[in-house]
Amino acid sequence: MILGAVLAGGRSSRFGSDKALAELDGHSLLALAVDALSGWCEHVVVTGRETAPAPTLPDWPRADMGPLGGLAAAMRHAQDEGYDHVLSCSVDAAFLPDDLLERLGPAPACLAAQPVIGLWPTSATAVLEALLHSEDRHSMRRFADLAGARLVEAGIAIPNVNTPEDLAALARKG
Ligand SMILES: Nc1nc2c(ncn2[C@@H]2O[C@H](COP(=O)(O)OP(=O)(O)OP(=O)(O)O)[C@@H](O)[C@H]2O)c(=O)[nH]1
Repeated sequence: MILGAVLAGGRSSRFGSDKALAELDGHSLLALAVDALSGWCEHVVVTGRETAPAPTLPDWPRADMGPLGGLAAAMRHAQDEGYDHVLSCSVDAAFLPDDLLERLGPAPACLAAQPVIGLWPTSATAVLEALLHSEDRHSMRRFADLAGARLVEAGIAIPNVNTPEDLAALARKG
């Protein structure tokens, strides 16, 4: 069983407003990410915010730890609930490839260019929790390394929405 985890906290300082709620084709980036993961996962959770179109979890061990705090919350929940894996993505990664799960399997693996998009065995939860208490606690690449993740190519470019201009460019492409 795979639990999908949308990492949707952060400050959106470059975007200037909550980018999870920014819309593309009439849908929020948050809703698009939840929908995308729902295609591969039995259930999807959203971390780092209180309201979402899916159940939410507070970051672990506290807010403002960055994406790894959201991943840790999802991993702990997944392990406690008997899931084998977590499929993670950030809310600002638009257009995940249709064959994402095939590319990422077998776990652990993550995208070379965007390691926040990864397939993680829930057995890596303790490693992640220990990392979050170390000075490397903001390093997604360090977690990928410690978890023994393969770095895989996405096959297509996955645009990151950091600024309003990034979103406008995606809207223009249709
Ligand atoms: N759950 C959770 N997700 C986060 C957190 N920080 C960032 N993210 C997500 O991780 C992705 C990458 O975040 P960044 O672009 O580095 O940071 P940001 O805070 O969203 O944006 P900037 O303030 O412009 O850097 C985004 O999709 C965020 O939603 C956090 O503390 N908790």
